[in-house]
Amino acid sequence: MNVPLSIKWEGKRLIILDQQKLPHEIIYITLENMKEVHDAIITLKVRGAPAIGITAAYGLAIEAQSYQTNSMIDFLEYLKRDAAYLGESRPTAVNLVWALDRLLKAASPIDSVSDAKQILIEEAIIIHKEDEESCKSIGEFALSLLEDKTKVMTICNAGSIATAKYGTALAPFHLGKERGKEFEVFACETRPVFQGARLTAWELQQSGVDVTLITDSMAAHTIGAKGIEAIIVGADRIAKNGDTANKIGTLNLAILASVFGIPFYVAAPSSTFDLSINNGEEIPIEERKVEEIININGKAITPSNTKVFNPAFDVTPAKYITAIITEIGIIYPNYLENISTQIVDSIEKEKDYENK
Ligand SMILES: CSC[C@@H](O)[C@@H](O)C(=O)COP(=O)(O)O
Repeated sequence: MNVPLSIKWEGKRLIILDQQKLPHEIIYITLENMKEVHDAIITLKVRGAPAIGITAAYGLAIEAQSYQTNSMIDFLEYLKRDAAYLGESRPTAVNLVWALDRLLKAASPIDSVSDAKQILIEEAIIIHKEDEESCKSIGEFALSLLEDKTKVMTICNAGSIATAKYGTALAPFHLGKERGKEFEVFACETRPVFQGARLTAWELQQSGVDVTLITDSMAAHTIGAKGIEAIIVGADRIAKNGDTANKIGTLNLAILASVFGIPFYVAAPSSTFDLSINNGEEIPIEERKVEEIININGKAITPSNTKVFNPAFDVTPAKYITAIITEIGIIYPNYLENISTQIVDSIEKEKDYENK
């Protein structure tokens, strides 16, 4: 796979690929502290649920190195405060608070501040490594569902640059390419900020995957005209019952898949499941700045004073989802029961293993 990594931990430095500069420039920037990490997440220099979680984890670990205290009580107090600050940078992707919580849990039982500082860095590195393994595994499971030469539609960028490596929804295309499986991918441009046009088109081209760009409004026509056989998307938060938040426009595709009678797959690691919420109504939907809609390349495209609604995500009801592809395996309906057994079981097994 020829796609540059989006997050690198080099020595003690956090380096990210500035996704706002893609596809024309491949520029890496160093994030020195928590405020720079917070800014990079809000401004979408780093984006995609797993990548946000990994970056925030490093951001918290870096910030903790500067705490001037020998008291673990104070240390944990500062850590919670800073985790809350990073955690509010983007509200929908649950991987963000999931990663920050893992760091809090890792530091809590430690007795000395210097050990806790070290543990935080180590935990961030583990989260980063685990995501790469999870994505590879998601890719393998997804490949088992997609025959050679399948025509697949996707939206946003749930690719390598949105994760540690490989991606979720795009993982089968990268892995498939390495194994001689050819897919024809149709990428929706993903208004308003064009993750499909700027990022997915570029990322799949890097891997030599056959990718065709369409505007979001062309999806229905294209499914019929080009004979799309499946849709695969990523996720930002999956509720206990399988309702799934992902990039705005995903719900349109799910409804289209149902009308056209083609499978609609969600690909996501277990860190994207929020088992504390019962259904999609409880998922907070981020609303972003109006400028994302009224401007293109910094130039206004609307009459002045145009009223704008800019939700960044929508929620696809579980009934439209054919299967959820995770690193643990493929989850099929009935989701309420199957998510609990498959995801909870694997989390419990992991805990048992860690405690041994
Ligand atoms: C593997 S990334 C999964 C999702 O985070 C992705 O599909 C998505 O919706 C990203 O939205 P973004 O606003 O670009 O962060």
